[in-house]
Amino acid sequence: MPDYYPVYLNLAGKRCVIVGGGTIAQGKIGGLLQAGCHITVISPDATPGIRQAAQRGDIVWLQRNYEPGDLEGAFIGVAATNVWHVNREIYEEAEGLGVLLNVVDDPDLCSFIAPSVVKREPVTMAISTGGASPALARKLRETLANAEALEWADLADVLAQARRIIKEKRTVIDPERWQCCITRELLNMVQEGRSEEALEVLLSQLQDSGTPEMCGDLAHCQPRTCQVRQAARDSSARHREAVR
Ligand SMILES: C[C@@]1(CC(=O)O)C2=NC(=C\c3[nH]c(c(CCC(=O)O)c3CC(=O)O)Cc3[nH]c(c(CC(=O)O)c3CCC(=O)O)/C=C3\N/C(=C\2)[C@@H](CCC(=O)O)[C@]3(C)CC(=O)O)/[C@H]1CCC(=O)O
Ligand SMILES: NC(=O)c1ccc[n+]([C@@H]2O[C@H](COP(=O)([O-])OP(=O)(O)OC[C@H]3O[C@@H](n4cnc5c(N)ncnc54)[C@H](O)[C@@H]3O)[C@@H](O)[C@H]2O)c1
Repeated sequence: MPDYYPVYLNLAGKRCVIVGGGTIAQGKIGGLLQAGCHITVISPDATPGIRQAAQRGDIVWLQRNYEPGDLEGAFIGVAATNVWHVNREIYEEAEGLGVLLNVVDDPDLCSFIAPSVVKREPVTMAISTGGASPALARKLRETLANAEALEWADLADVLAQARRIIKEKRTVIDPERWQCCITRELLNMVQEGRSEEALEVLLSQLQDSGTPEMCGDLAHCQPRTCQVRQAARDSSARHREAVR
């Protein structure tokens, strides 16, 4: 199995060709549309879902068999026919044109494979077993979707605001300091709707090396012996105990 390199692709405005109009093709459309692709489906028949998407104008459906040249101008493609030699032809065209291609039935012919995705806006977690077991990827997705750790995603907006403000000031914050400041208390504030207060607390803790409960010497922050981190760990443990 190849050693896949995980990436997040910006597909906004890019052309995507999906060959085949079955349930597997339909399953690929949602995520690609959400990413802003211009999708053309090429297939002599199509599921009701694909037909409806075409009627709404979300995608273009060309009701015919695949022909060489169909990938021309595409950035990304999916070969989702149930005919091996057709998927193989599409693969050869994609290789020649340098188009990224997912062949749903054949990992060896894929230049990319699709992960299982867990979302808690604006955070997404992509899970892959490298093709070993898609069923396991789904199991992990379903487990992680209910995992407490995913709640940290709720801090993303406040952290993004703090980051912007700090960038504007052209200040550099030690990466360890960021970790110290991402605490359960901060998360509680945000989840209780006190985001403005959370931003204030965060900015002061990030920037004020004199804050008594924070490490004084940023340059020598020791993650393993850090009291602030230990306090955050204790607080998380207490929280877990409380919700049990
Ligand atoms: C993540 C997900 C996204 C998506 O499909 O977009 C996805 N498969 C999903 C589900 C799923 N697919 C299959 C089952 C039945 C159980 C099982 O086989 O385990 C289930 C489980 C279910 O449906 O519950 C059958 C299957 N899949 C592949 C083959 C061919 C082969 O392995 O040779 C066969 C046999 C076909 C046959 O027998 O005819 C191949 C691939 N499937 C991948 C992705 C890529 C590797 C992902 C990775 O593990 O890293 C890869 C390599 C290429 C690709 O398609 O991108 C989606 C998760 C949905 C979710 O999160 O709920
Ligand atoms: N990757 C996965 O997760 C996964 C899971 C299950 C199945 N599969 C495989 O994916 C393939 C597709 O599955 P499905 O359930 O969507 O199959 P399906 O039979 O419902 O659909 C196949 C589609 O391909 C079209 N097609 C056939 N020949 C074509 C051609 N020459 N040009 C254009 N379109 C053509 C058919 O008209 C049909 O719309 C199957 O081979 C299946 O074994 C993959």
